[in-house]
Amino acid sequence: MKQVEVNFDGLVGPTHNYAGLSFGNVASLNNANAISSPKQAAKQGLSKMKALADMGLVQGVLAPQERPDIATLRRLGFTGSDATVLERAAKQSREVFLACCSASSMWTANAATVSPSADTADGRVHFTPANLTNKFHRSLEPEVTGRILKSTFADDKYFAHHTHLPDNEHFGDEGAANHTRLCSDYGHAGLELFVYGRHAFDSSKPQPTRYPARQTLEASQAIARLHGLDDDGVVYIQQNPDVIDQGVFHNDVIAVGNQNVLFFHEQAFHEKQRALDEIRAKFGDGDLHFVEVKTSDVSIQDAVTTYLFNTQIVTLPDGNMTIIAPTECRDNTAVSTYLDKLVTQSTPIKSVNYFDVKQSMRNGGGPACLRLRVALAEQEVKAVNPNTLINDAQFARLNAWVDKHYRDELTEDALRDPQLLTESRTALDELTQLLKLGSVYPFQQD
Ligand SMILES: N=C(N)NCCC[C@H](NC(=O)CCC(=O)O)C(=O)O
Repeated sequence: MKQVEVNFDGLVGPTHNYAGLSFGNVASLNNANAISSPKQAAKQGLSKMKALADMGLVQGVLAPQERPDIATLRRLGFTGSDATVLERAAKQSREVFLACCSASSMWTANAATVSPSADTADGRVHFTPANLTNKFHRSLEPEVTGRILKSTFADDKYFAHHTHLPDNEHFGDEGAANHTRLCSDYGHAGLELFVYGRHAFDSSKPQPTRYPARQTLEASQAIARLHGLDDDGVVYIQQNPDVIDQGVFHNDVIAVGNQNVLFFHEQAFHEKQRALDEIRAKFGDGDLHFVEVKTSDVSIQDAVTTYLFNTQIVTLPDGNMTIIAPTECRDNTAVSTYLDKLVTQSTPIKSVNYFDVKQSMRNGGGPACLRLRVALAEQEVKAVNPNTLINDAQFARLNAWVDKHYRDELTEDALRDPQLLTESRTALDELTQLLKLGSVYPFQQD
């Protein structure tokens, strides 16, 4: 096996629900209070994982977080038995309660930023969990994310783990959702693109006015330092503040890269030409494809509702690239017309595969949000916890585990049910055994 890029998808947790928690994320707000199906959501995610494994790709899975998050509710002053803590929080502070029930760790593009060994000074794969400071419900994730990553990538000969950045908006970090890597081959030193929404320490620079910019330049620079990246291997690009104000809350809602292809909307970047020139200069001599989508072909609104750019571009074993798109792209005339044309042009992208991930889409998470990319050399793949890699047997086990533990439907009322807490912990306890993760959850450490 040569160097590969492994997608680690987030397994949807048993409390998946729609709580309208993400201001600036249009789908999350529009679907607030809709009835969710955790079982369907988890199965849609697993089907995508299985399909990519069946395409000949190495596919991994990352465990979800413990929710409801009783430890955080206690930290916020709710007391009593676990059931009483839940009941008091739901009664006294609905918003806090809902935030502590979110299954948002399913979007593992936001779990961490990852730099492959070919790019880093010490030749190890580097991981920094994202602090996700901009949204309270997401800011609860980094500590356990760090533990899950350490259990998945345990061997410190190959893997280096950093603590998440200081929990402050100045260092707001959303992980790989604002990070793309271009390279001629996964094993060669690549060019890491860090896209940020605002400058934390310079208010004279442009920033959105309606919706928040979640990622700062200063956070991106800190990650590049921590990972030991060379200045010649990094490009910082400001996201166009106007598109953030139209619902593009992460760069991966408007741009995605894979190997020598950068697929982006013409309005994605502030000072676009400067950014593209720097990318071209630093990429070097190799064949580089800028696939730029014009507003006349696909509007920002269509990009946001269909998640055309929240697609995964993956390289198949035959060397061709395919796009993993949500069915919303197929159902939108402008977008499907664009994609039908794209695969006939002279770029490495030769096909599109559509997947139903609607349960996730309704909270603003497309196929690319659901995965964390980790480019690995052969010996690094061997060092990954093998139980977290998807094959037929592990897929069947995980599906059966979902069938056994997950509810078909969840409403806000059901989230208050202490029985759901017991069910979730039972499920997660079994999952840590299935994936051999050890005790990563707070309830396992009491
Ligand atoms: N683009 C990427 N990479 N990730 C998508 C994350 C969606 C997530 N939605 C939520 O957290 C909604 C939860 C709710 O409303 O119930 C978010 O806004 O952070």
